Amino acid sequence: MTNDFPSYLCEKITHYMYTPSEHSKNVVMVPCAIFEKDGQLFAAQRSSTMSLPLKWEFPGGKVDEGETETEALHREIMEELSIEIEIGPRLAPAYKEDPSRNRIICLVPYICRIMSSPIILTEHAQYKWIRMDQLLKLDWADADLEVLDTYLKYKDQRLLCRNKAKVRV
Ligand SMILES: Nc1nc2c([nH]c(=O)n2[C@H]2C[C@H](O)[C@@H](COP(=O)(O)OP(=O)(O)OP(=O)(O)O)O2)c(=O)[nH]1
Repeated sequence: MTNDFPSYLCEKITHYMYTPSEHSKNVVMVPCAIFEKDGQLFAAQRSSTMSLPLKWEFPGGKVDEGETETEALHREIMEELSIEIEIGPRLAPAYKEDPSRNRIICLVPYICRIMSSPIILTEHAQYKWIRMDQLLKLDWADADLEVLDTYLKYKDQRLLCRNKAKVRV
């Protein structure tokens, strides 16, 4: 599902829906970036010393206190990949229980553009640009797999809308 609201409203709605006071579990907001280039998607592999070792993910990280999701995303991508990005549409989040730490991870995908180079990894084991037909060969973290599904549906819908518009002309 795609959000038609502006990002800041989606952030607020998600916040009110999942305020920790209403739940025994803490909800951790984790914005992540989806980069597409020449029909390929960017994926990063968590290192063996990180939590979820060697799982593939969309880069990003937890929102710190006082930060917005987009501020956190700019910061995390600079910290992890050493690049500047432009942040585009926010897609529907994926929720994942993390029982070991009594929390719920809310992974929020943003479609982004890379605005600087080179990419220098500071935490991940490696990154890859993956062709669409190869994406499911990676061992994705659970929430990232759901985000991938959301993104692919979003792309399909946009393609459908564009084709319908062409037919009408
Ligand atoms: N990307 C992603 N993160 C997940 C999933 N499930 C899950 O518990 N997480 C957790 C791992 C991380 O603690 C957090 C993602 O934020 P992060 O990448 O900034 O976290 P981190 O490894 O630097 O820090 P830490 O919390 O492990 O100490 O969410 C998932 O399916 N995908």
